[in-house]
Amino acid sequence: MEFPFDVDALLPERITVLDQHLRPPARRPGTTTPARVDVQQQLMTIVDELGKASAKAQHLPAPITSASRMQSNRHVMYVLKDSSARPAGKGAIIGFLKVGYKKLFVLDDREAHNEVEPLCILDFYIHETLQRHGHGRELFQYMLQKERVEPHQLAIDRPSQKLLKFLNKHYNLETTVPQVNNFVIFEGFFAHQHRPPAPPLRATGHARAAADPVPPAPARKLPPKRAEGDIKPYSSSDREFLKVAVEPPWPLNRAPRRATPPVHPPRSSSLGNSPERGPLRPFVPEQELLRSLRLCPPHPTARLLLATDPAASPAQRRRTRGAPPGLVAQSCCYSRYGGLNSSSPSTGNQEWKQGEQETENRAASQETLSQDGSGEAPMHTVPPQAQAPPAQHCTVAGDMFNARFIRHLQERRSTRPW
Ligand SMILES: CC(=O)SCCNC(=O)CCNC(=O)[C@H](O)C(C)(C)COP(=O)(O)OP(=O)(O)OC[C@H]1O[C@@H](n2cnc3c(N)ncnc32)[C@H](O)[C@@H]1OP(=O)(O)O
Repeated sequence: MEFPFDVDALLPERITVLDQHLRPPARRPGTTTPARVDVQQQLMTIVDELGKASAKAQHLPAPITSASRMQSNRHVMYVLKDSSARPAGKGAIIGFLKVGYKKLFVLDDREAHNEVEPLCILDFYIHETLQRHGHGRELFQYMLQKERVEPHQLAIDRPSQKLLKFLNKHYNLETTVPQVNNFVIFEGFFAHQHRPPAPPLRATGHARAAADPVPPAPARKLPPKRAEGDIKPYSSSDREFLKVAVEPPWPLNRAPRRATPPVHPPRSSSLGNSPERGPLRPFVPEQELLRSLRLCPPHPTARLLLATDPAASPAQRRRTRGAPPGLVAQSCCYSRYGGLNSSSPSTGNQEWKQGEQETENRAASQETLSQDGSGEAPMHTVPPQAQAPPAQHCTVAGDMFNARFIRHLQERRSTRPW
């Protein structure tokens, strides 16, 4: 891969190690030194172009390696250049390997959860014209030495078939430990862990850590401990951002019944739960979510809880009176038609009673709106067939009940993982 600037001069060593600072390496004595900002720009260009090429080679919808992602993560990139004699040329880049430590929840062979922070292979690419020439192995070997890890201690973020073959050929890594996330680990990953006798119940990493003074196998230099809020309850893959959208929690994820079965066949591979590089789950459109939520009647327990909920007391409600109308609108209905909403902040306690009436009004108003020639199509309309029969009456009060009920439940959950 060639560039319009002198790669050979920019990267004096055959393998250059880049971190989040994207610091230009020291240049050979005697070479002219361009402005530092230019050099960094050139480095960023190399990283961006390599990321694009890798994404293309892996059929990813977007690069997972770029200068900006490098700068915002503690990843390390090993860049291999072509050091063959090129007197007239400016050098070329052969490929790169990106690694980084990640906090993961992995299953061991007894299917117990373990919280570990192994070195992960995040992205790996050798130029198409130079694959199967041993360059990948050269880069990988260099990384293993620099990072002082053994191949079986690594976690691999959604490896491609080529990479799996590569690991098998050069490092005899074959048997995987099935996972429920996108990472692949191999037999031996837990080899250095001191394992207490199997507990009667499935142990979590936290429980094990308390009983086990020996840290997990893949030794690492831990960065300063992050705030609890930063730790995600799942194993976050670098490729996660390739998802179009994140599915909201229950009950917002209640999709309308589908006429056709899901497109994706069940996963079947010799890797057990190893990842696929196919498209990810479709996201339920916001409008459909809102529609299904409107149709959801208030839970009887919600009514019961609300009777004792201080937030539902008149005093609490009164607090919203002084709030800006927008806030009140957010808290009590889903309508985007502020002007049509009969439940204004000044109505106070009446807002609950008006809920049912309001829904009917809103349906009618929306119809009017869409016909009144105002030019704006309604954003959230309830189709005629969705106007529920009395038994399932869809009400704003129902929405409020449900929303409060959910909030109530969340506030009482003592074991949030994040
Ligand atoms: C976490 C991730 O990064 S997953 C993404 C991994 N990257 C990719 O799939 C991008 C496309 N592939 C590549 O860039 C390269 O093939 C790499 C990085 C996987 C390997 O680099 P190479 O320089 O080709 O590896 P190297 O020459 O050292 O080793 C060759 C071995 O790798 C495997 N391999 C490499 N290319 C292929 C291929 N096209 N088909 C099957 N196996 C392959 C084989 O085991 C091969 O041995 P063989 O030729 O005897 O069959």
